[in-house]
Amino acid sequence: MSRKQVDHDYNLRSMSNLMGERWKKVNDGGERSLIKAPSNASISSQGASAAASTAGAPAAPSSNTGDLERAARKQFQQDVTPGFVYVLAAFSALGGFLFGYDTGVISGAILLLKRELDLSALWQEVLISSSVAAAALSALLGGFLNGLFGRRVCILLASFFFTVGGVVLSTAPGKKVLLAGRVVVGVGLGIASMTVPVYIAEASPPHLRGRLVTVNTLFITGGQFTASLIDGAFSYMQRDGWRYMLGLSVFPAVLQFIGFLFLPESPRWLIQCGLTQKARRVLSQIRGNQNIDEEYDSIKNSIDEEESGGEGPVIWRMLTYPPTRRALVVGCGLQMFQQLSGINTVMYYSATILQMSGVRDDRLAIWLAGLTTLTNFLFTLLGVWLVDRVGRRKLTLGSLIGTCLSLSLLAIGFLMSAQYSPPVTFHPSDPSLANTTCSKYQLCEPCMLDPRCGFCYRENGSALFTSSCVPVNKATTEHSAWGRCSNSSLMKDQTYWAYNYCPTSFSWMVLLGLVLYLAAFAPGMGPMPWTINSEIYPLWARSTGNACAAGVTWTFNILVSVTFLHLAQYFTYYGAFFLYSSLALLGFFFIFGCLPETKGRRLEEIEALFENQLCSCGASDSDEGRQVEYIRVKGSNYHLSDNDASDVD
Ligand SMILES: O[C@H]1[C@H](O)[C@@H](O)[C@H](O)[C@@H](O)[C@H]1O
Repeated sequence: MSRKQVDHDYNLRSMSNLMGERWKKVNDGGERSLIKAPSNASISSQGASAAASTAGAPAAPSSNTGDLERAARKQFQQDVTPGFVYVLAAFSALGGFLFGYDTGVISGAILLLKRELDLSALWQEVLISSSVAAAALSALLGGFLNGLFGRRVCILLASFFFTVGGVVLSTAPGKKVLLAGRVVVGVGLGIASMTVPVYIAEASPPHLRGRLVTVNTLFITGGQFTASLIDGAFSYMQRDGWRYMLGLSVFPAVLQFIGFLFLPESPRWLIQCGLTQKARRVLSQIRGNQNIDEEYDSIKNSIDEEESGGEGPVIWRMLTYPPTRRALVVGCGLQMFQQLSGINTVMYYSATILQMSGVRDDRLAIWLAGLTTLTNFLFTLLGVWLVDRVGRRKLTLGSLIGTCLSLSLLAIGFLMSAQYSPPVTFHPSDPSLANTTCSKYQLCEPCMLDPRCGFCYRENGSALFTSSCVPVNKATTEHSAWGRCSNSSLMKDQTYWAYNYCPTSFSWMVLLGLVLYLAAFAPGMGPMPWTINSEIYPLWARSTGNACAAGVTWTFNILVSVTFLHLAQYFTYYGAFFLYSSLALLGFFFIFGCLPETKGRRLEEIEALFENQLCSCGASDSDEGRQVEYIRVKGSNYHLSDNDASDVD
């Protein structure tokens, strides 16, 4: 039996099953639709009365219908969504929290670490990027582990790595042990990042799936926000503050580990392994009082079909079977464009951007950078609210347009700042200057782009004077190597030291760009790549597909963050942001052409969306303008169809 035919039969079968639950008798003796069917098409009140009249029932007044529909929908959703699913999603999303925390906290910890352990620039870079590199590799390995041991064991494994990593980091006697701890945490990051969205998607009912998987990204951004608060709080503790910063992640990790000792395996994975009785038990547990036969059969059917699928490693089968190949291209493309839109650069450099806009105190800038992570978190919350309302496609496309425009605004802000860069007016005569490049610069812009130099100036009102370009102190970027800006006591009398930024009157534009960027990116491009990847692959390819997508995220994450400073140095800040903006635009066209809408569909149905040519999705998948019509199923009631009102056996 072909896949399409199975789907078709399944739809007819499920229609009659659903009828009993979704159509209720009303007092007037007729029958009316009380619940919107889980199709993407929505029932208009006109449609509902059309259906009612087909059944020979008089249509009720529309306000009444609305109330009844609302009440019944609420009741229905309460029936199908036991609280257990939320508990399960929350414990899983602790993996997201740890992802956000562990990637975010290092930026604050490294400031203390470099002083206390006297770290060279190379060691700092190694400590920062080792986790991300380990995550890229372990995400790929996670696909294999997921297929072999299941989602639950993988999440337990990830929380175990997070715990061990946290303990090692907080007790590390030196930089080598620190490096080992960062690698262990990275392994946990990779496994969690690919497993958690899959596990949540497989356990959620279709009408909540988008929202619950998006909660995982909400936890990621929540973890980043918490990390910035912890960084701010412990930055005052000059000795050993970093131990607390890096070690506190142990608590959520242990909590997740304990929780997952009691949480069940994904029913889909259990069925795939032939553990059918157990799978039925888990399905009943997560679906509450709903009849699970239909869902069970649908999963079983798709697995039986897949088993006759072909030979060879999964990745090979994915690449040689057009629908999964297309899904893989879309999934990895989404993750790649998420990172190429520069989110982690913006997050990482938000303190600098804030300094440009006039916040000169370092500590205050660190705290205010917390506002960036808070904005990211709050707008991800908006994404959670929107995802099952507007759908993944519209949310992603809308978000990309906003991302692209705000990146351009950021770039224009940087461009204007560069155009009106303050000149160097004072050339101090220190013999050591002869050995540096700093004395060559005539403007602040090239001076600040050179990592060895900084801009020392006096300000009176909005006027700058006696400004010089001098070498930075090698031990701390907070002061110059010598001269007026070399220590705080000398820097009175409105003398300021600007490292990595220039004082500018266009900072408001940059600040506005930053806020708009986060508001646009966070609800769509932040969470949607994860959410969409968790649902676009058929079961046999799901672990591998998500492993590849997570591997792509981590790889591009490291690529973008490592290249940013060089990009800025060679192409300036505005060049870098124009580049990100163009890449986001490219991402828009890619997604417009290739991403179908998956909202509200069963995981087993989604594969069919990739049967069309890649890059024709924009034309074919839109539900708008689709007619909602009704068919009669013999011996049953009425349901949505793309067909006209006819009887079907
Ligand atoms: O979806 C997440 C989220 O948006 C984070 O803020 C970002 O740091 C991650 O790289 C990304 O994968």
